Amino acid sequence: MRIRPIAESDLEGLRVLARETGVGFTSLPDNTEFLAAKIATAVSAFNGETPEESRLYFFVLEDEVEGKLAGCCAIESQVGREIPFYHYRVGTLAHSSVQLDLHRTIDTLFLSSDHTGDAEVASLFLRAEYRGGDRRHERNGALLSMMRWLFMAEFRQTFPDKVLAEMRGLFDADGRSPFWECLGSHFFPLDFSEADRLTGLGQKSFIGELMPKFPIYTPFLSEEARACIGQVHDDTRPALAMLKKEGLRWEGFIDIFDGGPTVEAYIDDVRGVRLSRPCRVEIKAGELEQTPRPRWLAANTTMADFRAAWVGRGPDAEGVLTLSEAEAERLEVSAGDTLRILDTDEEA
Ligand SMILES: NC(=[NH2+])NCCC[C@H](N)C(=O)O
Repeated sequence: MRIRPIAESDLEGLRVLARETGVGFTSLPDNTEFLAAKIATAVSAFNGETPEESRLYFFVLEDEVEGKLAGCCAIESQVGREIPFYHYRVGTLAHSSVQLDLHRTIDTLFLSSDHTGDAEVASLFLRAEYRGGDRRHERNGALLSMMRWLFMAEFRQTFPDKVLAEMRGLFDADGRSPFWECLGSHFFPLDFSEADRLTGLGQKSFIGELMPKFPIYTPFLSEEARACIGQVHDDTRPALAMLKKEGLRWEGFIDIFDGGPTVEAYIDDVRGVRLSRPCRVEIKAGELEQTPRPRWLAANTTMADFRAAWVGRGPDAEGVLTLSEAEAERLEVSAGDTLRILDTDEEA
């Protein structure tokens, strides 16, 4: 299993992923032209042909044995540069009357574009058959999530100060979003999936045009809608846990459609960015010792030919990492090259 930049030839594979993601997974609508355009955008980003502030780095997880795509993930270098990027910020308003000696605090949703210019980690999806399971499938989700910190550490100067991740919100058994039903649906004459699909396609000017401009007092929302604020979809729990372990936190920002939380951090504070480090590659023929479960994450240091994968062991005291021939081939490195490596078990 290895990570590489998406390529023109991945369109069919990406369509398979898009069909499997399901409701509320905004960034991968099942639309061939859109996916083809997304691939083209990503290819020019990796080739350095687009300005640093508007790059979409889209990665795929490749099953080298079966030649299939097992999953994907992405990094957006800066959100909200071309089209506004919206959240609700959950804030508190204090209402107080000295005369009556009454003091109330009321949660309020403020429309915000505070995250303009921040980087975003997004689009993490892993096909069901690659979750959990045997060694080949072990820790694929962690590989997809954490390789992004190695990439950001390696190309740190092309990213801003902060990074965020928008998590999929709560839906009921029929795939309906109580938050949307109670709020967005009054302003947009569309059902959730249609509104979500349009924003995923990048057609989001209707948000700015139709969204309520005034703060919303949460006691006016239904109980079901309030219960969605800052809560995630069950499938999103593992992804959220991994981001929290890296130091991303919920600072009160939620999705304007489904109420799902946005977590964020300063990039330099993210565990994987701080702890990853370069080491020199040596290659040895034959069987090498391996950690019993994937622990060391490695990435090469090129942008256009970026590769990341688990490796069987860490570097020695001199900072030299010995790879098997298969590992070196997987990461497309030769003896004497530099790899960036992260011990995913190291305490922050
Ligand atoms: N689940 C959604 N599609 N929400 C609407 C898009 C929100 C996103 N933060 C943006 O402004 O682009």
